[in-house]
Amino acid sequence: MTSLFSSTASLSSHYHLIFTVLAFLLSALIFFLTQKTKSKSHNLPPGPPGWPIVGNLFQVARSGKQFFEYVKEMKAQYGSIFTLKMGTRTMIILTDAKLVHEAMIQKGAIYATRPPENPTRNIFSANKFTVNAALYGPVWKSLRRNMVQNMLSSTRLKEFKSVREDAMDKFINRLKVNAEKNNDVVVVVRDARFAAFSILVVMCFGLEMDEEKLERIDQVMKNVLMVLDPRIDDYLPILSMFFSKQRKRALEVRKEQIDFLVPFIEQRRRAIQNPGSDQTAITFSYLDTLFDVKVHEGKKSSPSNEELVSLISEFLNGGTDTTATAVEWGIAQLIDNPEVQTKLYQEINMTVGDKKVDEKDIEKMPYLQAVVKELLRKHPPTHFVLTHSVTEPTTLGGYDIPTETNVEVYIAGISDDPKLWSNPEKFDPERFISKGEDADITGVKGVRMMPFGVGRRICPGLAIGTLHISLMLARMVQEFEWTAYPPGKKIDFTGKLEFTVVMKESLRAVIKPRE
Ligand code: HEM
Repeated sequence: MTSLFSSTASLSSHYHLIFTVLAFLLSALIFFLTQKTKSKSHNLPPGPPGWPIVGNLFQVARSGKQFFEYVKEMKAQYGSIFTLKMGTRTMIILTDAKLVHEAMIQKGAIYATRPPENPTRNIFSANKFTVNAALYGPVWKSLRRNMVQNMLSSTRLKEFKSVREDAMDKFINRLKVNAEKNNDVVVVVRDARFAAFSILVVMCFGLEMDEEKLERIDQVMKNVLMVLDPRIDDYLPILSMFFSKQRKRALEVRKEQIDFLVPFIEQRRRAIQNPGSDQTAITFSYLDTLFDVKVHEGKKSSPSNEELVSLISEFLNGGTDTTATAVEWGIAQLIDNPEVQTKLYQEINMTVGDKKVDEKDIEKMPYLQAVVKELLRKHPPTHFVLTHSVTEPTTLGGYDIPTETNVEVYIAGISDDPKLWSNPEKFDPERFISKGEDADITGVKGVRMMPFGVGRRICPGLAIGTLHISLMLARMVQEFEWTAYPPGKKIDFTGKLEFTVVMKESLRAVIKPRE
């Protein structure tokens, strides 16, 4: 499921009616028209029987369940691999660690591409000129190599240490100010989101920005995510004639995104052409690596401004909601398990004493690392990897996997699998310390949990994402004691699909400064 950069999963409820009526009429018509040209049949994995043309769209939309809940139910019925026909798209869903290892690691190159996308998403990815959207091939290789080596390598990450420190101080201050205004209550995901975002903005543009500018950029990004929300015509392109208003809106938002971001790109360009001329400029940024990134032979020129907008937007989007979501679930668990919070606080105290937690301290805090790992196991921010597709027809588990089908990996169904984990429902960081359970998060040696995906398309932000989550949690627990709001309330751990799977009820918590 394209859950990170565009969640095709949620079919918003107000579409149900129009969808039901139109789909019914059209399906009958098209079914008869297409009988003669029916494509050769494949031995696809089993799945719930669906209607002609619309396939299982009805069942999913009318189940009243969120897509990830629906898939969980189907997993119980169909097991490790099954098919959902979503209109013209065929989704093959993998829910089993061994099959995922076979596909994404052993046959990694075959499963490393992306399926065709709808026109709106192609506009925002500058025609697949981003790491996440590019097909498996030279463009993807060049862009990914640039991001990983020139921006996210461990040496590069160290260069942005002061950016993180500054953002963490501001984050703690923001929590204090918001708590003062609201009777000691804070909305965790909101402030965590802003902190993650503000680090990534500085890394992208290489420019220090005030809160007002950050908020504006954030708003533009949110507008983008909104128009990328799934629509019925993604699955039934024949209905696209009913969505001209939405297409127009998408073009407006793209223009707004370009008009708003290009001036920052130009400012950075000027700053590196005239060193010392811009007081807000820092020494290095993602843009610097992109201005003259060497992309495959077919493309001679440097990326256009539109392409740069798409590339920096994916960097900002990829690491903002994912990180904030993890922090929200993490704090919820620390409130629900006060003994874990106390133990974490004790470890922080013993390791750093009166100083502020520094990122170097994280290596010396095994319990913090276990807490972070356990929260990524129990609450992977996205329940699916981005949609994969195969470069050539292949087979898996005895079934055909044709090209252009959507191959989805159900991350959450792996890390809560009782065959792989003891007591998977329990939030228990100790499992990684005294109880001898472990997991290679890259999946190379075997898949047991995969919050960042595995294989060739594994998230390039794995290290920085984990660092941000660890730093935020450590500073939050060092500065404050976290309890439920209203006091004594049992936390509701139901998830809700937005861009990531967030808490259905955004976590509000009471914070008390530590003595
Ligand atoms: C907790 C934080 C994060 C989580 C849980 C996360 C998760 C994921 C997942 C599940 C995928 C899909 C992998 C696949 O398609 O198989 C992905 C891909 C990606 N992520 Fe992240 N991510 C996080 C942070 C970041 C950050 C900080 C960045 C950038 C700075 C980033 C950039 C990307 C990109 C560019 C891709 C596409 C990779 C490709 O297609 O080759 N992510 N991420």
